[in-house]
Amino acid sequence: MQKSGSLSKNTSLRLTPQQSLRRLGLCSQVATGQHSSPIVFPEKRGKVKASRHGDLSVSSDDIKKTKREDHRIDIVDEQSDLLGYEVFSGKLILDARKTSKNNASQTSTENMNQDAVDAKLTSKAFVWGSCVLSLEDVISVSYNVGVRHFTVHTYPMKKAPCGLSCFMRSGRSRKDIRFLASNSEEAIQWVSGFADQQCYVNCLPHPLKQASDMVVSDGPSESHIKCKSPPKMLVILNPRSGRGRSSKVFHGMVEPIFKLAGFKMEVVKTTSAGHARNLASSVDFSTCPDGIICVGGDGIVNEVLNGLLGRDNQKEAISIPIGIIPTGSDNSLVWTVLGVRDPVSAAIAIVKGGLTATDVFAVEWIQTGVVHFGMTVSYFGFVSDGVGTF
Ligand SMILES: Nc1ncnc2c1ncn2[C@@H]1O[C@H](COP(=O)(O)OP(=O)(O)OP(=O)(O)O)[C@@H](O)[C@H]1O
Repeated sequence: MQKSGSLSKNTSLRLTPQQSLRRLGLCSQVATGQHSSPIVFPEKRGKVKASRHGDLSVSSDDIKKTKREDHRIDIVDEQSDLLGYEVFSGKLILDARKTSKNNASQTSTENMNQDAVDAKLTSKAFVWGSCVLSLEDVISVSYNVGVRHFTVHTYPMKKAPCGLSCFMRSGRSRKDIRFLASNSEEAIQWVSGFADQQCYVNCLPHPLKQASDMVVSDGPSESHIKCKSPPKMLVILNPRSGRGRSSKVFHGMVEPIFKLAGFKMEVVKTTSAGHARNLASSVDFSTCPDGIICVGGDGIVNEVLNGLLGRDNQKEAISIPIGIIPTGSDNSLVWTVLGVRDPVSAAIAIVKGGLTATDVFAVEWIQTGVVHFGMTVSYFGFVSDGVGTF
């Protein structure tokens, strides 16, 4: 087969350490020097329009049309390219047999034959043939060192049936897409390109080595691919939130995404009101340097906020990112800050990293001097708990 891979000169456009930190969700006040308030969330970023319209595949006409519209709207940035800069290009074969067929984009892969097509990886998208996949939808890549094939794990948006898009909520579902490169060296270059774009790479030993402990010595090793290290998180889950559905939602829909992204997680389920606050006020940050993920409603987030801000080492505490998986009956914070309200989109936002600073207010009780922190609203009077701050 023709050797066709080409590493673009733009590959040297690596992320600066600060950019990498932001993408990995490691950003802190110290790292970026731009956050004025303690609590940070995955930021809402611009999306590649092609895949946001629902389907995994977009025809090149659509791309041109979208590009024209993009340029028409954004006249300030005339040089902007919808697909970003090129990272790697070459020929790939879509392995339709091993590609999962579980969503609306099925037809786009069924139509593909086993011929090699032109493919390219850019800083914003992965393009093969007439298909465009936004990197925002890519969770990770799996690769067995020394083989020709690699699998891209994605969560693209499902397309609502024609005419019903304004009535139905579109969702995301998993789709694994397997590709064959011309040879193992090229496969490694593709996979390294994904790693450069901050996609987690699940690098596994050669299949023969896996199966029989055989020594496969001549090929490349895992160390050829510079993967980002797996983030370490503490997950605090309120099993009572969302009328008791949060554990099911977390284990069924969210945990598989985090595992696919290589997260190392400790999951703690709260046993009573105040438990999350105690955890946040006493946790050793070296066990969760990449953040605390709250699974529940606004109440559990508020407990974590107050636990962190009540610590003696407050300065260090405010640099710990808080992620939110909305499974409660009231999830106004994540909706206001991120514009998402379903657990899968929130999980993907956490995986993709980025941070959003939010303001925090403090309410001081005159009689006792006790300070309570909040981010959305503070009630006083005859509400369910008498007094509430969220
Ligand atoms: N295991 C638990 N048992 C009882 N209450 C708990 C438990 N864990 C946390 N809580 C309390 O439950 C409150 C509400 O939790 P959360 O906001 O996560 O869920 P929710 O479904 O949105 O709740 P609500 O129905 O009150 O809106 C929190 O403020 C917290 O103090």
